[in-house]
Amino acid sequence: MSRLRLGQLDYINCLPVYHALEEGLLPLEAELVKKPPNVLNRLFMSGQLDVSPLSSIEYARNKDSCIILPGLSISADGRVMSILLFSKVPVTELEGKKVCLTESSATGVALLKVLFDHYYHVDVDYETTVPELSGMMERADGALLIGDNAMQAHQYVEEHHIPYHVTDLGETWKQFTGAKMVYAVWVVRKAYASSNAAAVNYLSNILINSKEIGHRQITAVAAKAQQRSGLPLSVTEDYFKTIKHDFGDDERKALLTFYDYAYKSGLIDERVKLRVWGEAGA
Ligand SMILES: C=C(O[C@@H]1C=C(C(=O)O)C=C[C@H]1O)C(=O)O
Repeated sequence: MSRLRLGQLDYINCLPVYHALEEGLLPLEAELVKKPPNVLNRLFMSGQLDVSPLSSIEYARNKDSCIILPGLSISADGRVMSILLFSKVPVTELEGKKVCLTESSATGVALLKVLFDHYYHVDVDYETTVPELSGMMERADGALLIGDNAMQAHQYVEEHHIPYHVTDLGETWKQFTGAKMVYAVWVVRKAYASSNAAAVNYLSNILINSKEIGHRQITAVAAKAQQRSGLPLSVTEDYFKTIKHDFGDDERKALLTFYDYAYKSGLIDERVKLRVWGEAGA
């Protein structure tokens, strides 16, 4: 039987979940594929991955072909530090201007559009580009970055006193809705799960055990994140107090709230019911 193909985000936000696997602290019979979110999204939806973190907006768009794994997410309650809009003017003054969008993101892009529609009430032009702030700001008045790119750009802007407005979209979402925000969930392809239930159960438990070990070893994870990202240790330590990986009732309610607004903004075609592996209705 071919080895299970497991996606991993090539951002430090995933490290608390994958650290134990990387260190060989848990057995993993899987091929690990490490890519940015939108590349993982494409690989998963084209059947080249069996289990992967998936942008939460992509779950809503592909809910009939995948099932959410329990107990895992990339989420935050307010400030997230890594979904950032950089702008030359206050966000409310972006009306009619251009905003560049990182090609790596799906959820961050959808969240920006939801907030522009329902919170800031601005209508802008978008251009999707590579996630490089200086090039983006040569072409536009605003730029959305996510993940390590966002935090590295923020560090650079602060160190060089570049007078950009920096808006944390997790913070704005919290101000708008009072809810947490779920940026990614872990999913398994329904076609794979239907004939490999035991393997899915095994991997689901391994990932949750790995998350628990990672959080117990968060000091080592923050040091590894500093080495990988080049961000100061103080930033990676703060980040791992900010980014969360659970998928409980609060996260599920928050995700459905996000989907409601995404539906109102025409970003998804219908309302969504969450199907979680091992639970009724999966
Ligand atoms: C919080 C984050 O969540 C992420 C954002 C994603 C997206 O915008 O599609 C997908 C996966 C996560 O990496 C982040 O990247 O900073």
